[in-house]
Amino acid sequence: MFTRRTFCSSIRKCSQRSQEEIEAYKRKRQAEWKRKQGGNSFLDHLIVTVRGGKGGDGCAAFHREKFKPYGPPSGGGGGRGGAVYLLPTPSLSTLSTIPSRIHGHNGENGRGTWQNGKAGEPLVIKVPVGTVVRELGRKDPRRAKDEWENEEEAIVAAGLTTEERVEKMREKRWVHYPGYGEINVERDDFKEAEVSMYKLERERRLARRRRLDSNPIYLDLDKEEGLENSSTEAVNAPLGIRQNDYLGHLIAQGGQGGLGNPHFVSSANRTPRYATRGHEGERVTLFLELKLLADIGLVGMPNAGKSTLLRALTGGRAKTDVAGYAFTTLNPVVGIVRVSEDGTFEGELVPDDTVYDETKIESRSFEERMKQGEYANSLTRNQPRDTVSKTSVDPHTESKPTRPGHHFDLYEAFRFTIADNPGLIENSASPFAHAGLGHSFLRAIERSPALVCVVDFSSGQQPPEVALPTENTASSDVEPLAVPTDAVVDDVILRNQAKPIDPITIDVDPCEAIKILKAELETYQEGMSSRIRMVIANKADLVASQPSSDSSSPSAEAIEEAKARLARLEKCARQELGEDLIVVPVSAKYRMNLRKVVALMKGYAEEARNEKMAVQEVVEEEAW
Ligand SMILES: Nc1nc2c(ncn2[C@@H]2O[C@H](COP(=O)(O)OP(=O)(O)OP(=O)(O)O)[C@@H](O)[C@H]2O)c(=O)[nH]1
Ligand SMILES: [Mg+2]
Repeated sequence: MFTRRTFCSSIRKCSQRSQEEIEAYKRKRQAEWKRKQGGNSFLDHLIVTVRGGKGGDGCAAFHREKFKPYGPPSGGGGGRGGAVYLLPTPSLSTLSTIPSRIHGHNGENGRGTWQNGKAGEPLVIKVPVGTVVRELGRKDPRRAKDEWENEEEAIVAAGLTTEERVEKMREKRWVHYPGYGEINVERDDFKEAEVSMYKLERERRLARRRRLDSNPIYLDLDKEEGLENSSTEAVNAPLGIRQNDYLGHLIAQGGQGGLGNPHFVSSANRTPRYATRGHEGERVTLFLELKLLADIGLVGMPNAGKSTLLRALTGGRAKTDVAGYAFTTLNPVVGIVRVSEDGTFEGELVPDDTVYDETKIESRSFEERMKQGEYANSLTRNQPRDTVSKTSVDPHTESKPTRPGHHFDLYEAFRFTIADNPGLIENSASPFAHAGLGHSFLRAIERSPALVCVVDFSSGQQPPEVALPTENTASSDVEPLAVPTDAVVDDVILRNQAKPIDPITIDVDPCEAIKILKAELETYQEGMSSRIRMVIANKADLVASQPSSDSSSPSAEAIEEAKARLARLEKCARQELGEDLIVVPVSAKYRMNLRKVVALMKGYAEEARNEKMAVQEVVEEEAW
């Protein structure tokens, strides 16, 4: 039982804990919770039941006027129910804003003196670009029942007799003039109208079924759409809607409005005292799948430095969390890399030398600087106006601006997108594994033409006491690092103080990591691992960083050992993933050797786009 004493003691304990500890604890709980969900809590797929708006009921009324006691029938018709449309928009990146039940706007009921009801407004549901929409077939148990199936089920469940059943169905379809319900149903003209109504209804039901069987909805919303994409816009736009509004793809039609009593005037009955109710809107069950459209997908084990790499390449614009424990990233994040003609990329121009070890610390320092008014006059919210670049300036980039942001617009020649993903571990998707976030997030990079493996190059070796980066690094490919700044020193101190807060310690040899990643990708989708084009050996700054006894630079043996490690990694990576695989040692945190990575990634993105264009040209030629 939760007694007063335990409550007080837990408060005391909480107040004794530092803010950092509480935050770390919270994040650990968050990752644990996500893990328990088996990776299913990220909304990249969703079943949505869509229902068009119901048509308004018709009205049974008679015109009344002074000196005209028996005016003609004057009930207005009901308004049509609003249809539901899907519109892809680039401003969304998850399906979590989409409700699982969508109901179009109902039409208004008709009124006396021939007033027709107003039609329901169309409902436009915005979905992220990259969503694939599939309609669930009739045999799929996840499909919601249509209006007729629902009615049937309710009648069977109630166990009604035939008369009661007829009565119930009539109630749902007819509106009677007050007090005339029983009289109407005895009339021949009503019976005739009822028969023709059921006939039409049956035809409608059959047509709906036929459409679902032969032509279910399938949409691949892979680009932003506007009026220019809609060839049918002028023809199909509902009345009363401005022609310059593009509504998107029609998913569910609204129900037809009911008929007013003037509709039933005949030579046999000049004063019909009945009208029909509006029809239910069309019901459709959709399966939405979000497949992000990133040119490059990053895969790797937890803590390999994928998020750090994304932040380094995008100059910190991609807001993905970085921290020294496994499963920091819980959902895929897409960032944009902007490259100029000479190969400089926007991320290079960031004034800080390192990517923060902890995004929490970064945001705290950002807040402090905001408070001090450093950003008050800046052109963008992220860059202070008077920051001077601390990065070593390359001769051919001297003309470039010293910081990213809109300054880079002039120089940008190419841009591509990268998706950072949560970490993959061995048997992630196994129901018996108590760790791992499953595989479901791989859906996000299913369509990425090139995948890049990020491995922790320093793992599997003895961790150095103080991992200060030095001028000599693991491979000749790695650019020398400038003198460590205060920020780097702070960072290293922080890293050495940091205690692992996650129970899962992942210290797998990089060769082993590649094997695991390949197996996991193949388990998710056969042939997916063949899309891996490059292996990034990250954290190269930690390899061979043990200073030799006489100087602060690493010993010759340490450098030889690091080179041998790299050769070993190259050999096993090529064995696993093919001979043309490229292995690049980098340090994402200290932004070393990233230009080479960007050049290669740019090449992959260009190649994929050219291929796509060639395919499109062939299709267009065939269509002609
Ligand atoms: N020394 C060093 N540390 C790095 C480097 N890259 C990343 N790190 C550190 O490694 C830790 C993990 O980095 P993340 O980028 O969060 O790793 P991740 O692969 O995204 O991890 P998950 O999101 O858990 O899958 C952080 O503390 C980083 O600062 C690097 O090149 N050198
Ligand atoms: Mg991450």
